[in-house]
Amino acid sequence: MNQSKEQRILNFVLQNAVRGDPCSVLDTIDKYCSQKEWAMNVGDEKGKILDKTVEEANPSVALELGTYCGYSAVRISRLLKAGARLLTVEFNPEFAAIAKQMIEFAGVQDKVKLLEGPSEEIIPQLKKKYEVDTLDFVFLDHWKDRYTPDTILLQECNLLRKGSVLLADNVIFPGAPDFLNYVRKSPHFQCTNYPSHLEYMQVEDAMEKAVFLG
Ligand SMILES: O=C(NC/C=C/[C@H]1O[C@@H](Sc2ccncc2)[C@H](O)[C@@H]1O)c1cc([N+](=O)[O-])cc(O)c1O
Ligand SMILES: [Mg+2]
Repeated sequence: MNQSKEQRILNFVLQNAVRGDPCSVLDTIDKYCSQKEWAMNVGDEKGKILDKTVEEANPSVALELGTYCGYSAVRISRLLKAGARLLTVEFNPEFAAIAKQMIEFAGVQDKVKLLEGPSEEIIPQLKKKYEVDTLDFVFLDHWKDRYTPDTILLQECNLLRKGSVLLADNVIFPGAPDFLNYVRKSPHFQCTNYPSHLEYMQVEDAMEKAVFLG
C-alpha cells in the first residue's frame, strides 16, 4: 500500500531532523513542504505570527483545533512555560497517529495532549474529562466552516475568560468569511488582522486574533 503524503513528511523528519529539537523538526517539515510536497502546515511566515501571539498570551492552558501532522503543536508547545499544556484536537486517525510520532520525536510530548475526535464532541468534555477551567489561548486551524460554531461552543461551555486569545489561520485563503464577520461584529471580541501569505506559496492569506472581552 503506498505511503500517504503525511507519512512521507514524518519519515523525512525522522531521517533528517534532530530528535528532541523542536526547531529542527519545524525547519525540516518546512524544507520538505517547500521543496518536495506542499502540505497545509501553518508554515514559518505565519508561524512567526503564531509565536508572537503565544509569547504575548503566555498561556497555562492552550487548545488547538486541527492537529494535522503536529507542526503547530510542536511550534506552540516549544514556547510554553514549565507546567503549561497544549490540548490539540484531531479527528482523522491517520493524521493523529502521524502527529503523535512527530510530537514525540520533537520531545514535547510532556506538554501536549492529543485528543482524537471531532471538536464539537471534545469541546464540551474539556472541563470535566480534561480538567480544564478556562482556556488562555486557542489556535483555530481545522475545517474553516467549523471556526464559527466552535467559537460559539467555547463560549457556551464557559471555556473563555476575559482576555482569552483566539488566533485563526487562513481567514483569507481558503478563507473563513463567516468567522471574520462573527468575531468582528461581536461586542465580546476585540479583533486584529495579521496579513501574511499562504504557507510555502506567494498567495495572500492572513491570521485573525480575537481577544475575548467577557
Ligand atoms: O483546509 C485546511 N485546513 C483544514 C484542516 C483540517 C485538519 O483538522 C482536521 S478537521 C477537524 C475537525 C473537527 N475537529 C478537529 C479537527 C483534519 O483532519 C485536518 O487534520 C487548510 C487548507 C489550506 N489550503 O491552502 O487549502 C491551507 C491551510 O493552512 C489549511 O489549514
Ligand atoms: Mg491552516
